[in-house]
Amino acid sequence: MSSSLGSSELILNPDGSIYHLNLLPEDISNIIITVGDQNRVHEVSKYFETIEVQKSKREFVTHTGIFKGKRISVVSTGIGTDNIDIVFNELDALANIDFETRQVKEVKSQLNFIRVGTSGSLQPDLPVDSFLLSTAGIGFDNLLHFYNCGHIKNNELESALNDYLNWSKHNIHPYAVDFDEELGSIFTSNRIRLGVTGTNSGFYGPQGRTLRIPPAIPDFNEKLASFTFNKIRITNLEMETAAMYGLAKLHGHRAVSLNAILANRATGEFSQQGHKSIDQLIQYTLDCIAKSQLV
Ligand SMILES: O=P(O)(O)O[C@H]1O[C@H](CO)[C@@H](O)[C@H]1O
Ligand SMILES: O=c1cc[nH]c(=O)[nH]1
Repeated sequence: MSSSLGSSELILNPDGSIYHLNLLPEDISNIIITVGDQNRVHEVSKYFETIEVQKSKREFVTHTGIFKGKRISVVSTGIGTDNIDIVFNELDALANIDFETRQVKEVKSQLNFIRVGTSGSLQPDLPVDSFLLSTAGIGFDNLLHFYNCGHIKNNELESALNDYLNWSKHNIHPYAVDFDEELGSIFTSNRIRLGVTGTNSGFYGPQGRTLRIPPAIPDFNEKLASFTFNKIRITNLEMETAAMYGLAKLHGHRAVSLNAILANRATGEFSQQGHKSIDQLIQYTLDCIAKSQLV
């Protein structure tokens, strides 16, 4: 029997819901689509036949409903891996902690996380408005460094990349975590490319963008784009995937990240039809879930 969690660890609101997400255990499905933008939650749930839950707090909006017989939750994470820490810990708590006894359940539920997000390509041959499934996430942020995670990382890829970059002088030590291959196979087709996704803690300097302030590493994107290991290359940059993959694996859940490429950083292009591309990726994702064995 596990010990019961104190009130400053497992924080519940007066109505019994979890602190930030404002959700009760029965509010979520084990099929969870995560999106960065809270307005994108409705862009997904508008395709549902019925919606049973609509709750929110801060940037965390959740809709749960039925699409072609599958019960699906859509949860907005906001931007960044700091929010991923909150969303993934709280969604796991909803599934695997008994809120009455405040103890971890003996029998665990496995959640399936599917990120439907936007991203910038690092490779000239990965065009804007294409779709990309991340087979691994490389975290340039520091979230996973706060968890014991050696056993869930892709240590070979991580070591090869760190040897190549040699960025400890910049206090940057990227971590690498793979997607869940079985969950990923549901979304694999000739409509979506495979790639390795860099996740960073910002959109400007941490993705090699300069508006007014010069970056510490001027060739940041070029250096990442040129890395190869076992025929793997880093294809794109965004702000959540590596942390999602890490926290999903640490909790015993499954995760896959699907990206609509809106920017091509190598060619300097930005999508002229971003909304349409994201909508197409949403429909693609929902159709793959509907045809899958996920229940
Ligand atoms: O479109 P979303 O899902 O928010 O994803 C990407 O877009 C945001 C930055 O504009 C970051 O969250 C990044 O990961
Ligand atoms: O370049 C981009 C585009 C979308 N989201 C990102 O994080 N980066």
